[in-house]
Amino acid sequence: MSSLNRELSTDSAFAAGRNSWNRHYHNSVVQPLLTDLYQITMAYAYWKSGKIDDHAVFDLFFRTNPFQGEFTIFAGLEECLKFLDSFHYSETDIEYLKHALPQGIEDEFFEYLSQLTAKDVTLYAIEEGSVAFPRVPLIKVAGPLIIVQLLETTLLTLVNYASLMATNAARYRMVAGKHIHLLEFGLRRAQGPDGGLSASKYSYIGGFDGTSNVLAGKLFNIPVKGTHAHAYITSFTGIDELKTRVLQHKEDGTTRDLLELAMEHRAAIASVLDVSTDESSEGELAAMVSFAIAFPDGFMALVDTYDVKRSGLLNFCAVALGLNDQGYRAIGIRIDSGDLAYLSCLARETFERIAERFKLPWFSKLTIVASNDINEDTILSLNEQGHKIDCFGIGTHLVTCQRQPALGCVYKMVEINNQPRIKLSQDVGKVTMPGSKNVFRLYGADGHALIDLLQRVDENPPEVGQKVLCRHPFQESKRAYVIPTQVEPLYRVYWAEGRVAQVLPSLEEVRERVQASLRTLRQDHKRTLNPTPYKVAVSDNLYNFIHELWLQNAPIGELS
Ligand SMILES: Nc1ncnc2c1ncn2[C@@H]1O[C@H](COP(=O)(O)OP(=O)(O)OP(=O)(O)O)[C@@H](O)[C@H]1O
Ligand SMILES: O=P(O)(O)OC[C@H]1O[C@H](OP(=O)(O)OP(=O)(O)O)[C@H](O)[C@@H]1O
Ligand SMILES: O=C(O)c1cccnc1
Ligand SMILES: [Mg+2]
Repeated sequence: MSSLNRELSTDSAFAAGRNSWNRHYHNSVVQPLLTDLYQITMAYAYWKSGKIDDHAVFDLFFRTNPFQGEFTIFAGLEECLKFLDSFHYSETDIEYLKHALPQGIEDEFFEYLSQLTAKDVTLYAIEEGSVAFPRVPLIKVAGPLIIVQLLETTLLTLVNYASLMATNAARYRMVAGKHIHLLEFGLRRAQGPDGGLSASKYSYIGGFDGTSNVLAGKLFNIPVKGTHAHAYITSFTGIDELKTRVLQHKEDGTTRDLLELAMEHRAAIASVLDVSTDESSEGELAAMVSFAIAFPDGFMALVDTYDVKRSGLLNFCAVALGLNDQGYRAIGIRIDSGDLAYLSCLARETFERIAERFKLPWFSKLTIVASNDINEDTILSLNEQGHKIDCFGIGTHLVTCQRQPALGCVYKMVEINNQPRIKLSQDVGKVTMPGSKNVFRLYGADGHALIDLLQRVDENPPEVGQKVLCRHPFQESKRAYVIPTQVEPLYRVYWAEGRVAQVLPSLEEVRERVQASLRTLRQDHKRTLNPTPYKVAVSDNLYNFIHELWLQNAPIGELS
């Protein structure tokens, strides 16, 4: 498929030159007012009640993996850091807040807000692009209560969709296998312009190869690719409409009439394809000839406008053979309706026949792109049936995450002024893990990740070869000893003392990280049907801490 890009993608030299500039791209929608009103009213009430110097720790985590899967890809971290870096209420923000907030708010509070930055915040996170699991905080934010509270909604909006999208894309990559090209075609169906841009970016991170979204290509240096729409084919009704028919030979410069060449080939190959030229559309032929003249090195045609077998394939092969006469190799076809398994096999068989007949081996390898409401299940089903598709163009299901439209990341206070906080719930799954914690990923003898272990920050980290007790956070009887062959501390400090504290990976590196991280997971955690849950445990110390705090905070009821 790489040849699909020859003509229809951004010039890579151009794109590479933008790299340094991309780094500084800042989404201007992401700003302190992109939050829920209650964060700012709480800020005022905290301020009014003298909590300016309180120090808090919040965890950002999700409770369930999306898409009935057993893993999630963490994404959105770089955007969170850019947000911290730029966090500042402008004069117009303050003016607006003076109107939007209830009357009677003291002027000193607005003065305080106008000086507020994230300089005293420390942010710990797991690496962007890593696999992550329920209840393990993806991000831990520590700092003055007011600012740390004010970050909640924006951090959540930056992480939730990004991680959902990257996970969705990674799942498509898993079912498609590593050799199939995956293109994101979803901008027109995405949840608005910003959703569309994020979809392109995070589907690339998750394992897609490119996007049709041109702005995403420019902003994030993602390969942009594409074919054409049915409108192009239907815009021609006959061969008389062709204004340009001449094509120069790629090497020797001699000119020939591409339409004539294509019509001769069409007559000659109709019997090879077992169809009649009378049934094929001349408007379609004209459209293909004109597209081939515009992109002789990147000829890719949509073949399903009228009838794939009787018209589209015949016309495509005729034009591709005409191009061949003039020294060019066509790229392939796109099929956008009908039975994609059957039609792709039919197309491949046709290409093979032509390849043999004309002694053009490359013809049998022409690219077959399929689109039309593709989702994970369609790909699985196509795999079962057998197909000859090289590339899927996927829009709606990918970008809208139709199978699960939200990842439920939450942001919960776990400590204030060195005192742990716990949020109780009738639903045990919603009880928070109190206190500032560390997380370690322990690997087993076969090299796969075995379990994520949460500990209190003052505990000694687990050690390779040393037995460590891992406990289910809420079920007393569920526990196991683990002797890790490798211990990976999951947190790094990403933001401290008012600046980004790590060299951040490029988008490409995050994309590679996703695949590397997925390889550490056992296959049974990744399978589509009934995957095995990955274990997330707490240390014995943290277990006891949680349960003591739980008892202290749970009121004793009275029966009457
Ligand atoms: N061999 C196949 N196995 C399973 N699903 C398929 C197969 N071929 C196509 N599909 C899927 O079946 C659905 C067909 O949808 P639909 O009936 O709306 O399309 P169509 O009638 O082929 O085309 P259109 O309405 O766009 O002309 C799509 O979601 C497509 O991805
Ligand atoms: O099917 P998706 O996964 O969303 O992929 C993108 C779709 O967008 C285009 O269709 P278009 O918008 O022209 O309309 P259509 O659905 O009628 O083909 C394209 O032909 C794909 O079918
Ligand atoms: O380039 C394409 O083929 C394309 C782009 C967006 C949507 N559907 C198809
Ligand atoms: Mg469609």
